[in-house]
Amino acid sequence: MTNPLPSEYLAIDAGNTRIKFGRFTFAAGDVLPVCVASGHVMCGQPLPAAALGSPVTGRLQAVLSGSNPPEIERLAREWPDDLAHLAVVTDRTTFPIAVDVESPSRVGLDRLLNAIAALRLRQPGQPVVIVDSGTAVTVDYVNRSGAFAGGAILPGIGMGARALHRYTAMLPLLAAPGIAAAPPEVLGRNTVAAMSSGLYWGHVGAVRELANRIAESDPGDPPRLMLVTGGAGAVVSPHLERSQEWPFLPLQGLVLAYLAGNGG
Ligand SMILES: Nc1ncnc2c1ncn2[C@@H]1O[C@H](COP(=O)(O)OP(=O)(O)OP(=O)(O)O)[C@@H](O)[C@H]1O
Ligand SMILES: CC(C)(CO)[C@@H](O)C(=O)NCCC(=O)O
Ligand SMILES: [K+]
Repeated sequence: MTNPLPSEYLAIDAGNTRIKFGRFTFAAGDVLPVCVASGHVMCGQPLPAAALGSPVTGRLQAVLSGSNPPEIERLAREWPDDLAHLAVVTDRTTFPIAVDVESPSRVGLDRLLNAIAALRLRQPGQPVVIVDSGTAVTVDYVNRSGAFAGGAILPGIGMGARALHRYTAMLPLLAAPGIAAAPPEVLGRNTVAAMSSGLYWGHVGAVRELANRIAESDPGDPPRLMLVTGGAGAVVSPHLERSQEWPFLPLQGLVLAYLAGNGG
């Protein structure tokens, strides 16, 4: 008799600013793994014991991936061996998705994990635009045949805020969560308000332009599905027509990628 698959997963996504994690169940009939708890720490920080699946109940499998190789290496090295078994999911050759770009091995794992999850949300033959608004922002395309087909990479809101401060003499440093707390007035009547307007609406506009151009580059039916994720996903999603926000998309894709590489 073969071992049953784990009943629960602890998925960990090491990004460029934060490490995001969540506990997931995934039962027959679920479209995607279902998040039952989630959290994050800044890069360089230890994961809290509770996040590591302590106490372990049932069969818990930990899975680790992301776009930050040194952080993945550190987390794997620091992993306590008395807890859930950890699988580092970085072997893209077993990922359940075709990758149709010049150098498939160079695509960020976070982009592929999003695309793997997107395949479960689309209708057959439906193309998908995926917006991931984090440290960097990606606007990616899963084509009608279900391949990751490339996309666009641009600076995130926080990076834009830091760049405005760093490369000018007079502009202050604004914090990204503050900028994104509420849609700012488009006409900023002081420096901070003008920077907030530019960072916020510039981000929304850039993402909308890219998403529209990507969709127009491959016209046809059925119309594209638009999925939004990432730390600033909640900022852009309300401004993008017919978009859906999936805050745990890369973590859900990570569980699927693990299962595909382990007979699931
Ligand atoms: N509450 C928030 N409101 C708005 N923007 C936010 C918020 N939190 C984070 N951000 C933006 O998202 C960025 C970090 O997002 P996120 O945590 O998804 O990325 P990450 O983990 O660093 O990176 P990666 O994209 O590599 O996974 C910040 O730099 C900022 O631009
Ligand atoms: C673009 C980011 C930073 C987005 O997190 C990440 O996916 C990455 O470092 N990618 C490597 C380059 C590429 O995807 O083509
Ligand atoms: K990301």
